[in-house]
Amino acid sequence: MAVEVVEELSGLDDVSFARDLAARTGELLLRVREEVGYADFWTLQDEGDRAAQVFIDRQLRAHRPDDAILSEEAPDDWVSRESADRVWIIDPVDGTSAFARRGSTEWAVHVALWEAGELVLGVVARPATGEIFDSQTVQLAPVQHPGRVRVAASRSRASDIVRAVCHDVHAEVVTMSSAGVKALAVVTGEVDAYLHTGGQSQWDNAAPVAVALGAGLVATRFDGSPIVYNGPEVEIDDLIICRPERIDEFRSAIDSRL
Ligand SMILES: Nc1ncnc2c1ncn2[C@@H]1O[C@H](COP(=O)(O)O)[C@@H](OP(=O)(O)O)[C@H]1O
Ligand SMILES: [Mg+2]
Repeated sequence: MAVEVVEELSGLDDVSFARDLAARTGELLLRVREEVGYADFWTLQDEGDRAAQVFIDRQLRAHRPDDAILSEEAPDDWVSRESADRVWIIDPVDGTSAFARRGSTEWAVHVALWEAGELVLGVVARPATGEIFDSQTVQLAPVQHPGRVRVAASRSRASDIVRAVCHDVHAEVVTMSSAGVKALAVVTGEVDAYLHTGGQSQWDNAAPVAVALGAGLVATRFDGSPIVYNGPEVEIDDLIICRPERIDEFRSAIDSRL
């Protein structure tokens, strides 16, 4: 069935547009969960990815026709990205396996905008909890567990180096699905940092990093360099998102483990 262009998305500035797009995609994904059900994990994953991708692509092409798109669920067109002034970096469902697990809320919709060399906007929505954060209005919350150091890491792929760094800073490892969910856990003070090694793609962390930077968090590669988006390679080897008051201890632990 052809997907309709949502007229309410017309005339919005980029932040409102991106928020509304992420929110509507989240509502769509909740409907897909209801309609498809959980009997077949792979069918639900595939249908969520497909429906969200088709919806987002349709709205971006209608409402932002001059911009390029980099999405997990579409073939990468580096030629169009290379010459574009603006590129939307999209993960229609981040934490796809959690999306297909009944009861899990650890999945997110990522919408980010790169313009003239840098991320200018990011939205991370958690449809199953109703939370939505954008880089322009996000505020860093106080830590929820004072006196403890807590680090979010991949539920399925927490690496040895992440565990070693956590050991060195006496941090408790809190595993969660979805890069967006983990970045938001830093923003909301549930954890002090999110660490990832072993690879990720630009769509996994562009919107989370934009939101983190908007909140005043540190978000860099493990070596401290900025994360570069809209490069020819979609892969990003590692990243750390961290509360500023903790970054020195994490940085020295990482340096001694690299
Ligand atoms: N080693 C790796 N290589 C490539 N992608 C990875 C990765 N580790 C994690 N990711 C991606 O990063 C996102 C968050 O992973 P995790 O939940 O394990 O932290 C997931 O995105 P998707 O769910 O969009 O595929 C996952 O596929
Ligand atoms: Mg992803």
